[in-house]
Amino acid sequence: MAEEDKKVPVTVVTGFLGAGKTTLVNHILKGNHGKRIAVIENEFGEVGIDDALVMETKEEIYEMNNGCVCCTVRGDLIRILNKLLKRKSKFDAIMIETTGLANPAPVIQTFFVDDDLKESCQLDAVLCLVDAKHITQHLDEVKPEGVVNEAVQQVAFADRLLLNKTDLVTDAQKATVIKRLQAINRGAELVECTNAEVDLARVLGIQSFSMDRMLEMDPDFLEDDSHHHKEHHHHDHHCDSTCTNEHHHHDHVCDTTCSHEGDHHSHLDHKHDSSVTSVGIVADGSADMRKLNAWLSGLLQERGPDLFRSKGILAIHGSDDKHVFQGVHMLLQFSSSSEGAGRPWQPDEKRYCKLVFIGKNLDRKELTDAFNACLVTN
Ligand SMILES: Nc1nc2c(ncn2[C@@H]2O[C@H](COP(=O)(O)OP(=O)(O)OP(=O)(O)O)[C@@H](O)[C@H]2O)c(=O)[nH]1
Repeated sequence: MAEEDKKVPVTVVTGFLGAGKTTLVNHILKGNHGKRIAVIENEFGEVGIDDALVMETKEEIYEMNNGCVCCTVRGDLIRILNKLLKRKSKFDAIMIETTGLANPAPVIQTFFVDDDLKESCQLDAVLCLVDAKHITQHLDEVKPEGVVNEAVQQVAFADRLLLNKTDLVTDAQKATVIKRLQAINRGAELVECTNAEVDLARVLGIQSFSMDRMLEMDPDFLEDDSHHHKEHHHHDHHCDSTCTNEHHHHDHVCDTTCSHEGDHHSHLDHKHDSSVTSVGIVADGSADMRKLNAWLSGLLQERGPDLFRSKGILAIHGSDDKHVFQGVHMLLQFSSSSEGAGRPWQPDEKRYCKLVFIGKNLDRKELTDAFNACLVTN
């Protein structure tokens, strides 16, 4: 087959907020596979951080932060992909990192409903990163009527489950999580890892995407969106393995709250949980490390259960390094450009701080005021 006729393999990386998707993308970009990979980053949150956290490589990185890729920005995704494919000799594979709150179904569908993409791309695998310590809480979350449990969906639609952060759990806890994952998605191979360090042969070029399995889960997977929105009621997407409703087309993704009367479920009837919001803070200047550390540590301790994810790029007073902080519930991690997290501030570069908080019951004013109190004014 001529080089230009080959389909470009596409890997979709999903997983709940903070599970380790960017860590995996970096692990793959650093890897010794000789492939040139174009990365598309989609991020939930008012301010984009991930593009700065993804390693600087020769690879091309496209950022999409004005919405979740599974809904409002699917058009953007199609446009970016089509643009990329015009220069398809420049790379060997495409990797799409979806937001931690994305329902993967519409992203996957994109490759089967858009004629141009169907022609030129081959979905290689849908990888789902799972945070061994925090996943149970998100799978358990009871959602309001009609609202998707994204964590359940992500596990359900994966071809391969990467059980990450195994360093944070005991063997018994890990076994419980594995059982739970297998109850939702028995078909997917499970790979255990820490810091998303997986053998690249297990995640790239694996051709494990199975349309048959998608259709088994949801026979209407490839149907046109429009009529589903009208016909079907909103009670899908929040079911898991315990649902025994025999009329369910994908009853393995229903949860215990399911009281469904046999209506038809559609993966397209999809709403985000509006109680999960994000607050972004962008400020010029530098922050005081001691104050910032004290504030963030206290905040995560106090608000950890509701604060799903926090992250930021920081200018720290007295340091030329760019600092990064990463929070997943109560766990907080600082790193800096001297440890390889991005580039130091350049002499002519304007220093700034950029933070994002994602979770429930966020108080914008309180967060902004508390952060401003950490800024160095002189
Ligand atoms: N202890 C531990 N921490 C990890 C592991 N893998 C990743 N982390 C940390 O978890 C945090 C989140 O990792 P990311 O890769 O940014 O997660 P993500 O899924 O891209 O996050 P979002 O894009 O915000 O949804 C970072 O601080 C990582 O360093 C692991 O195996 N063990």
